[in-house]
Amino acid sequence: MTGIGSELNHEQAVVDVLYARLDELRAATRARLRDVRLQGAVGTHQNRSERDAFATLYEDRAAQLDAVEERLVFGRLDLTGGEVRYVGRIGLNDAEHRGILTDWRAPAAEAFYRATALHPADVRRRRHLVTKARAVTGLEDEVLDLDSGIEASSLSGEGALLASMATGRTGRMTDIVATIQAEQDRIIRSELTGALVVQGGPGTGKTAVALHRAAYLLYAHRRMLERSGVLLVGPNRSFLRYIDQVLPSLGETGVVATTIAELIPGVEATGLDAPDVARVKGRPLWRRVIRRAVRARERVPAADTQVRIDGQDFVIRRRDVEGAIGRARRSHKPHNEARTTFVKDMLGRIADQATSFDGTRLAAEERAALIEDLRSDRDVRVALNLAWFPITPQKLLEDLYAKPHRLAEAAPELSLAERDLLRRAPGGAWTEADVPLLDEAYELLGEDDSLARAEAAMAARERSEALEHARSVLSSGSTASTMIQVDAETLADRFATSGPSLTTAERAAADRAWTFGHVVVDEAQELSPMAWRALVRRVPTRSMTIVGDVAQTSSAAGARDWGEMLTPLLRESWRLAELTVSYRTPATVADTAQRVARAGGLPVSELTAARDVTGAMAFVRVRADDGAGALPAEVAHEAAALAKEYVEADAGRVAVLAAAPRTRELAGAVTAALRSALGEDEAERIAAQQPEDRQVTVLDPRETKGLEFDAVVLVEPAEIALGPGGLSDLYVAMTRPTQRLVVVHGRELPAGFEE
Ligand SMILES: Nc1ncnc2c1ncn2[C@@H]1O[C@H](COP(=O)(O)OP(=O)(O)OP(=O)(O)O)[C@@H](O)[C@H]1O
Repeated sequence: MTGIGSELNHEQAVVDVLYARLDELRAATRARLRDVRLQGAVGTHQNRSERDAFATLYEDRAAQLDAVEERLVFGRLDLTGGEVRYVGRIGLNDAEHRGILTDWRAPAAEAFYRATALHPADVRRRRHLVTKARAVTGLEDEVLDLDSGIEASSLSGEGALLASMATGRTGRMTDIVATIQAEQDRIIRSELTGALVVQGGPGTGKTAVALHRAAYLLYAHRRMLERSGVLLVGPNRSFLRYIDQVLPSLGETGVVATTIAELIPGVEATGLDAPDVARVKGRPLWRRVIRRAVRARERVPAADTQVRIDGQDFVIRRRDVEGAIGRARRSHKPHNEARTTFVKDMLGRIADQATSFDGTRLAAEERAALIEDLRSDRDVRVALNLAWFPITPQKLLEDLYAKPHRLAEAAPELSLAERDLLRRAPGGAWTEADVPLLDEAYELLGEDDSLARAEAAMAARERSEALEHARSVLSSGSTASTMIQVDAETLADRFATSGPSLTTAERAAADRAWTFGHVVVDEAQELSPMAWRALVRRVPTRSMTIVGDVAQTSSAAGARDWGEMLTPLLRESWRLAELTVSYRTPATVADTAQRVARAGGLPVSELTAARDVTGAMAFVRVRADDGAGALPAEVAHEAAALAKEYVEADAGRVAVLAAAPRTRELAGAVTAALRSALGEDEAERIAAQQPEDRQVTVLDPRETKGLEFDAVVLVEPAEIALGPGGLSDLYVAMTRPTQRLVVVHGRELPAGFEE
């Protein structure tokens, strides 16, 4: 047997043991779950809630054990002291509680990602195990010894990394846990506090790093983050769909994933704003505008108002209203809540005008009765409403858009032309840019929370009882509680929920005012100053991971400079890290994209591609005198050729990227070309796929932000550069392929394409 053969055999034996242990744990967890369920709906309420709580924990554990089937173990460290350590998706102990697999997030696994020949950190050898299902199919060793004669590469596990980069794309992002690079690992394990901004060019792994960091933080700070939750904000639903497998594959399910458009439960933002409208709505001055709009609903009338109650005359005096408004404002409560203070104060002041028949002050009961009469009197109500108008966030914003005088009063900073841009009849659909403004209004207006407060008090009582009970269950050492690691707080959460138990993520997602322990923002360059305000409000500790690329900004209200965007909000509490290696795009393509971006003045950051691919870039010139149909025909031809080369049954994706007005026509041409190139059946199979998963697709570059394809046909770059997202959209489009970029054009190419 050859050396490598026996090594493979040895590793196979280890991997077999690890999978066997995984199977054992799965079986044990399912057996426990069955036992708990078999107990049925009998016993006291407390017994039942205890049983439900354990059932949920076992279900979570079973799901976690199922999720780690693929590449359970992927690394091995040989340490200088002779110790051998295996690294995998989760930590495993054998039946005697000895560690047999180290979780990739544990401190003991850090060296797997960070050790270099220069800084070996006790590691003699790092080995990547390549597995297919449960079989070990390959090994890759790095001897971390400067004298070993092996030339050090700056990439760790280069073979495994290159193999994963060359794999056909599926439309769903996969985890990179086996091949995380040192510069990425430093970001993933960076401390929890403060805001960490990760700037990096396209394909440098910003999304991957953000997701792995979320998984890492949940592991390292589980107690804290499991209770407060982690919020993940992405640019749109299709992006969230693209990444939604990654965290579960790392064993984490408790993260709330959302978009700015969906930030407020119950508000659906389905409308679209023109770019200049979105820019105006994103400006930070809305903080003052909304404040003034709310203040405008608290106003002293022009004149005193007479009212008559039970034959007696009362005056709602201007100076009383002024005094009561001042007092209510000093309560620093939101407008709708402070209204209670205002109304109570005013009713008191009006009642004070009454005297008894003998001219003396009213007795307490008489005064109370009069106040009730005043409260229910229509004229009084109208007068008080005019002075302090109860209003919803939706109505407040709708009025600003629909009534020019209201907007002029609240937003004198905006020019007439800008105010005209915002004009909109009531009842129109909300847009993404409206959501942060509504959120601001929610903050200042408040919700009628008397019911919520009562519920919170009740929940606090129930929780303390549940905690008490959980502690007693744990200290009794019942068999169920020794089966899995669980603390009293977690168990109490399960006990406290009646009906289907709600996870932190579910509770957080349903509550606008929920504050999270950590917030992760992807494609963060697109967020407007107002969107940032809405996010920061949700994380009072300012513990955030913010990833993006200011050269890819397409939103008119987004960032071109992190400092300008974030310093006003986060002051000194943010730090910058950079990613510089592109793991997606072949060098030829990445270099060209950078030249084009630089020539157009985009703030591109340093980018070095991890590898090149032969024939990564090609140009097809269509001459204008070839006729109007020449371009679509050529594009369809190229797309079909690439589909033939890259699309297989279960992987491989090709995209045609063109300026939005062209996409419809091109989609028709591509569909026809696929039929003749791939045959009816294959073309039919592709046509029947969900749009997000379609293996051959025609898109406008904006829809592809954050996504990737094996091959891309880029249509008329000059047109894309002139579109709404300008050169940034072209930069995004050029950097989507992992293997090949074919440029089809009739017009001159923008500057930078030629060296
Ligand atoms: N260490 C790694 N090992 C293997 N693949 C990696 C690694 N880092 C990144 N990748 C892969 O590179 C591709 C690009 O990663 P990702 O989408 O996270 O980049 P990005 O910086 O967010 O790009 P964009 O700016 O275009 O949104 C993905 O396919 C990702 O899986």
